Amino acid sequence: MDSAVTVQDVTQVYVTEERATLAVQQINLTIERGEFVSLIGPSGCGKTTLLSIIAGLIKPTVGTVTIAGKKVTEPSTRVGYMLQQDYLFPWRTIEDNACMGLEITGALTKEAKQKVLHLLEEMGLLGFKDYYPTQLSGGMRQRVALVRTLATEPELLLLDEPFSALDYQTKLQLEDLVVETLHAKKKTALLVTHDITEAIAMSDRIIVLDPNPGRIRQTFEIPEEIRTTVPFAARELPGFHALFRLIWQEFGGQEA
Ligand SMILES: Nc1ncnc2c1ncn2[C@@H]1O[C@H](COP(=O)(O)OP(=O)(O)OP(=O)(O)O)[C@@H](O)[C@H]1O
Repeated sequence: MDSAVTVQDVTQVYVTEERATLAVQQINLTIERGEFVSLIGPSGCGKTTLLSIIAGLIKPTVGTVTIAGKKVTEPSTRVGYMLQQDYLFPWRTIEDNACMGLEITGALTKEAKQKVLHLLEEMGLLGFKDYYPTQLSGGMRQRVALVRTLATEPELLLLDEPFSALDYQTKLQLEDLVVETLHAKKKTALLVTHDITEAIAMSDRIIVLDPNPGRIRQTFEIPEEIRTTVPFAARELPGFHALFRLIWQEFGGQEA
């Protein structure tokens, strides 16, 4: 069976009138179906560039991306996005916001709407379906964004710092919910985050990028004990701290 995602020899050069920037160079990576991979690295190392290329929003200068064996040439519903901002429309109800993706792609059937209501129920939001975004907390709004993303049944979820605007407690709760939901639905995910603990707690594998130009520096496989524990509880495991120290040192941090 094909891997969920294959990034082959991808290089991206941005050319402006002033300069050419080599954003990422010779990136090769494979993500298996159902795998949860995190990309971490310092600011400017090309994380967003790589996500945009995988999503088909940017055509790479060199190289190819395939999703489930099919070459990516443009954005498609095979890829779902969850971003730092929820981008809910304030004038639409929660239910109507959750149906947005289906509406845009012309797939909002009666059956699809039922699925959205079911997803809202799973996320504890059914009672809020007739509310408007301003009446919900930041965490609830991100849960609506997750429903909107899952509703179109993407094969791959790209999560670009989806928790970074939330307070710490909400962030921890949402990490658990996202991991449990994606595991249950056997979804493949690629998370970009600046938070090493979040990456360890949520992922099966972490890819560390170097900047200038963005290149893969190292890959860390997450031990099974951590992988099979929900993020909040995983933080309590002794192996978690050892791995954190190892990755922290990779970033040039001091030994704790
Ligand atoms: N549209 C663009 N035009 C020109 N240069 C760009 C463009 N987008 C990104 N870059 C440059 O490419 C490099 C990688 O940027 P990118 O945003 O992908 O990094 P990042 O790791 O996501 O950064 P951050 O963690 O700060 O979000 C940087 O040097 C950036 O200035």
